[in-house]
Amino acid sequence: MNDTDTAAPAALDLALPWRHRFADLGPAFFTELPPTPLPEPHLVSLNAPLAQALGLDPARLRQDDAVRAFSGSLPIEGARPLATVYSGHQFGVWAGQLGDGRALLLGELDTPAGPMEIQFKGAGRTPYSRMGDGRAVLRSSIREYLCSEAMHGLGIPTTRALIVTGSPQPVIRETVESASVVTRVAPSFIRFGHFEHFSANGLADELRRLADFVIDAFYPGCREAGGNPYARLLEAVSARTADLLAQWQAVGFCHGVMNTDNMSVLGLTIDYGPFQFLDAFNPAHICNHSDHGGRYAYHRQPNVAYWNLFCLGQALLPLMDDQQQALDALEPYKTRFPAALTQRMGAKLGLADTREGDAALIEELMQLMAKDAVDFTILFRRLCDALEGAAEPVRDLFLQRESFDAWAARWRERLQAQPGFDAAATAAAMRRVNPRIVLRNHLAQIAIQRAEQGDFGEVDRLLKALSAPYDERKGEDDLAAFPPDWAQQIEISCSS
Ligand SMILES: Nc1ncnc2c1ncn2[C@@H]1O[C@H](COP(=O)(O)OP(=O)(O)OP(=O)(O)O)[C@@H](O)[C@H]1O
Ligand SMILES: [Mg+2]
Repeated sequence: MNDTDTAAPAALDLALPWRHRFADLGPAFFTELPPTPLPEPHLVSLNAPLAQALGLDPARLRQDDAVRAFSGSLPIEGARPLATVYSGHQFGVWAGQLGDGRALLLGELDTPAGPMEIQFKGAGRTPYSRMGDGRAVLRSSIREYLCSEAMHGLGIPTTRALIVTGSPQPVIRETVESASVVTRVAPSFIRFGHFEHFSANGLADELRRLADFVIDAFYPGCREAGGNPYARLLEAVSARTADLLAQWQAVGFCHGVMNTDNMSVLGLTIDYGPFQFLDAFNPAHICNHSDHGGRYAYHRQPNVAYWNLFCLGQALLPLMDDQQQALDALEPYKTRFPAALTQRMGAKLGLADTREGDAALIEELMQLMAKDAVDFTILFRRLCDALEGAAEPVRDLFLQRESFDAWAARWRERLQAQPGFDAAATAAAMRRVNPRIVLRNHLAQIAIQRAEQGDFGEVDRLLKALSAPYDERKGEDDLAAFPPDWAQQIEISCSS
């Protein structure tokens, strides 16, 4: 027997069908490098339904060698880890070169759910890490893991997370925390900032190659539509972004760092840093403690998305005939976003279609909610119950009850004007678009505190509840309840 017979395998072989289409773009787009191993890795949580959807065996992923591999400590056969380069505007200011300072793309898998890229976040320093340590802390990995699943459960386009691993390795943030790696999954992790990078550096060939890749892989219709395909691409990304923003707003979701490097060209929610699902409704709410000017306040997000799309348009200009082409491609956002929002908010109120006056009806409710700081999620859920006779609980959410009564009377009138209106059927339809459970800050906080003590049960419980947020299940009343008073003291910053 020689040494190699007894040695542990040098890589985890899951016999996966890897492809490397992003790597095929060429070396200008990335730097290849292995993850930096973490000592004594352990499993924090595995998203078994996602594993299954990807054609992976959850039991296999729980084994020791898989846990080592998904913490960066053992190579994965066929993977080709690389950090991509991108640039971007941060808080409205050109930040120059960024890049995956702590994310590594392993490659792409052909899965039953279609081609999916697999990425580590927190797997060590890269050439783009700047001053950072390349790590992610357990706290932020759990937030990303849970919230991306919450978004998916809500039906909102998002990157997802397959597995979180942890390690006792200390990581310095405001306090000493511990290191963690979250493995994310998405059809593509390409951001607006990837385009900005090649455009700003005058790399026209690379810019075109990237745009052609995105069109061929994800937006083939842009070539078939006629005209300039890159203008069509901008239009298509704008449409997806408009829909995404409408979906965020309609569940009271606030993205904390809408920099152009955190905007997906596929219209996915990406970068779960300082996000928040609103508790008490305040349209000017700022969920990122580091956002002193409130640039990313909840009510500013639709305009910020347009500003970001404008940056993408500017980046794509070298591929277009003139500036007007880009402006024309951006124009539909201005009507698509409000229409999408009215449609979604209308559905939350049980409206089967959009009629004149609906936007005003919605706006008035939002104003009443803001005045009385009404809980966003509970309000809409109680409106469902109100249709079935339980009128008091929703009314009790307001201080100015007469104002609410007047609004509710108009709402009922509008509903009753719908052909064949049926209160029970409408309430059921409303419950399919008004979640009972969202990842409130305090829920994440409780799961994180327990995880930091080595108990991952609450992470798993939340993951399950958030994956079906519209359903009413026993034993989950605490997840659907009002936030405790201490929730207001939680400060979420960029530190992650
Ligand atoms: N601890 C860190 N070490 C190295 N680079 C980092 C670190 N934290 C953030 N960065 C990099 O700084 C830039 C801005 O950070 P930002 O908070 O937007 O992203 P992120 O949370 O790391 O990740 P992502 O957008 O990939 O979800 C990104 O390019 C990111 O890779
Ligand atoms: Mg980011």
